[in-house]
Amino acid sequence: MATPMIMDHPLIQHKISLLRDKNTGSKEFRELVSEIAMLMCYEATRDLPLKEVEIETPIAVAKTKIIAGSKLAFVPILRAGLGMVDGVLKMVPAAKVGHIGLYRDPDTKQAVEYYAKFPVDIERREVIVLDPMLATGASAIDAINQIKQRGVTNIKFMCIIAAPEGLEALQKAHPDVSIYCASKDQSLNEHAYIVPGLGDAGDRIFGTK
Ligand SMILES: O=P(O)(O)OC[C@H]1O[C@H](OP(=O)(O)OP(=O)(O)O)[C@H](O)[C@@H]1O
Ligand SMILES: O=c1cc[nH]c(=O)[nH]1
Ligand SMILES: [Mg+2]
Repeated sequence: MATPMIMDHPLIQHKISLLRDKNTGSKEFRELVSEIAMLMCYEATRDLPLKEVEIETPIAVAKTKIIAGSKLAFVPILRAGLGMVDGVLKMVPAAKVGHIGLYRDPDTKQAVEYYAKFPVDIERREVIVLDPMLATGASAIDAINQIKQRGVTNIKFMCIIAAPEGLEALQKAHPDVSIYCASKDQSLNEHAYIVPGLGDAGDRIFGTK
């Protein structure tokens, strides 16, 4: 079971502080989520395999490297995960994008699925699941179950803020999945919201509250 990688780069930490501020409006919130996702993607793709190729420069033939092997797919968990898609696609524009729609039942805290659409060749791709928030872990665990059912074996999970409870549950349910997060917060409150967190990421991205 891999230890979650906490990405505490100063630029990311600074942007998360702005995200947490309850006075940050939707426009700025969306921009920050996208920028943080872009910075995190840089780190989460550090181990992509490379292969050597020859490229003709205007001066000579260069032995140089390009990304090899299985290609990437990003799978945002709707709605809030959508906010991370722009940023990661800026880093890997050729990646395919699947979608999984889940919402948390406010009473049971279980994830309820309402949509799923994946690239046809998803089983041949490395998949990075995107969701800004990992609270109880139910949504991430369910999304990864769905993706594994399609035959995917190489999965990473990327979130901005995680609760210790969610990290533990996700590691236990999917010990093979590498977790990248930018902040491990204190705990969950009685409504299973992350403390101190940033509130409801989906509502803040889309201005629905
Ligand atoms: O770890 P969990 O306890 O499952 O909680 C985290 C989930 O809750 C939020 O989604 P929400 O249900 O609010 O849906 P939304 O993105 O449509 O707002 C968040 O974006 C995660 O998907
Ligand atoms: O703190 C939380 C928990 C779940 N979903 C959110 O958007 N925020
Ligand atoms: Mg929400």
